[in-house]
Amino acid sequence: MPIQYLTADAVRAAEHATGDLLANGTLMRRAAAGVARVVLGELTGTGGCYGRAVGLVIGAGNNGGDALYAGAILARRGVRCSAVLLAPDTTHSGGLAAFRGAGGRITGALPDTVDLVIDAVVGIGGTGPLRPAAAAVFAGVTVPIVAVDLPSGIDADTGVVHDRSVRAAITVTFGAYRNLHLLAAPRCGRIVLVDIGMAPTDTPDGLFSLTDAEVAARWPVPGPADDKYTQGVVGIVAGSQRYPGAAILASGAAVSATSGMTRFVGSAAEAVVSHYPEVVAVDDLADAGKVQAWAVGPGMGTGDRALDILRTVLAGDLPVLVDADGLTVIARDPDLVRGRTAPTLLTPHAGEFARLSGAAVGADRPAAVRALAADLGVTVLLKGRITLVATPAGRVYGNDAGSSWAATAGAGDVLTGIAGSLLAAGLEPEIAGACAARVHALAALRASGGAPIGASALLAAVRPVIGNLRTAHGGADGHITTG
Ligand SMILES: NC(=O)C1=CN([C@@H]2O[C@H](COP(=O)(O)OP(=O)(O)OC[C@H]3O[C@@H](n4cnc5c(N)ncnc54)[C@H](O)[C@@H]3O)[C@@H](O)[C@H]2O)[C@@H](O)CC1
Ligand SMILES: [K+]
Repeated sequence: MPIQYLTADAVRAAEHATGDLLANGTLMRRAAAGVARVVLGELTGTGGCYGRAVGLVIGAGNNGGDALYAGAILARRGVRCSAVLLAPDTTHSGGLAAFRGAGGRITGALPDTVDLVIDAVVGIGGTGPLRPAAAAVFAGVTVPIVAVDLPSGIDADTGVVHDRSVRAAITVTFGAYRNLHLLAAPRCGRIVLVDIGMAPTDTPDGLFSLTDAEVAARWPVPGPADDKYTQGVVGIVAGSQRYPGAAILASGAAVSATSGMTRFVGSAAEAVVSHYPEVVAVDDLADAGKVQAWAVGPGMGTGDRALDILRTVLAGDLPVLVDADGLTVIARDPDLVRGRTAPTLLTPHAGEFARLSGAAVGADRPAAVRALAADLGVTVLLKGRITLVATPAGRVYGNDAGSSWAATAGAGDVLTGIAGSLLAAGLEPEIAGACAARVHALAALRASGGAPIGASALLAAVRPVIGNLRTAHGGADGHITTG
């Protein structure tokens, strides 16, 4: 099952569906117990709990209530707890009484020496940045911050990180992940999901991410009856004689991603074959031979020839991926793809997205990518640190790259080759896009090892990453029976 991320409204609906558990405070007690468990684990791992000092920053709502009940548990374990109340008149009364009753102290500011700070300014009820008074409390905090539900100052639904916001070492959330846990993952630190006994309903048009196990399970591998054709032949249209780089990278990525056949069309045919002799490369589309999917666009130019190729390919009934220059051509004439019934995947970066949609992506990335996918009636993959893939029906798959090393020239060409070969193997465009983004991100991490990389290094890491994924998730290959 993909991991689902909920909007604040969906979280509230799921909480309300628990009835008594919400009304009688059971959910909050469970949430608090989860926060306390995580904090105790952190303190234990760094020298023990007794006598350690924890600061709590408490806002006006139930998020503060969670932390105060957690503070009461910590205080009973001998942790010295000090709480700063940002809204003393509206602090959660039950939580405050429990905190005081367990020996927790109320202070005007965080003590000079604390071992850990709990951020309970706001949870899913928060809007906008941290207020200046809250930001002042966090200024100068250098110890790890454990965020209750979410790092305050980050929008729960859009993941927008406001200027004044918390950067958490750990985020403890309850019952289900919220959108921001994917969309603003780099600010959440390690995310711990605590079971509080609420069951979110599945929303088909929600936000999801694929686990590594799912990516491994869906990755096309040849079966006993397969040959080079049955696994899907991808046709790459990219690059030019003068600029062969995109052609070589996209073709190489297609060769690396699946063991089906790769065809190439373009004036860089000779250069492609010199790097990858297994590619069947021709200059003209008319000579290309049969493919099961096309991946068109990187470095192909934006002139009449590109338009002709796109017209021909998009008029057919095969799956098509369009990237880079191909997107620039489509932006001039969106009817080339609008309403196309065969699987279609557009893979813009933010600039290409703006050209296609007529407006910048804006703060609400899921909404923007959903709107473009719905408008054109095709699947759209918006590149970025958090890649989002939206279907026309509004389902979105996200992938946090875990690093930004893939922000390098040519990395997009590699993604095109990977996703194109997955389309040729028959994966649905959103799954092809999400799986490709995941392997691409893992390849960047593996290639980098902490140092800058170019796209060639990323490409070289694609195969070992696929191998590791499959081995780690039960996809190891069989053996040869002898004798
Ligand atoms: N309802 C429940 O029983 C449960 C709620 N839970 C917790 O409750 C949270 C939601 O509680 P609430 O709905 O009370 O909302 P929050 O506690 O997230 O915050 C709402 C309050 O903060 C104020 N506020 C909004 N933005 C602000 C900002 N930028 N700076 C300062 N104050 C701001 C609002 O005026 C409001 O008073 C969840 O995130 C979760 O932590 C959990 O305990 C699970 C169970
Ligand atoms: K918080």
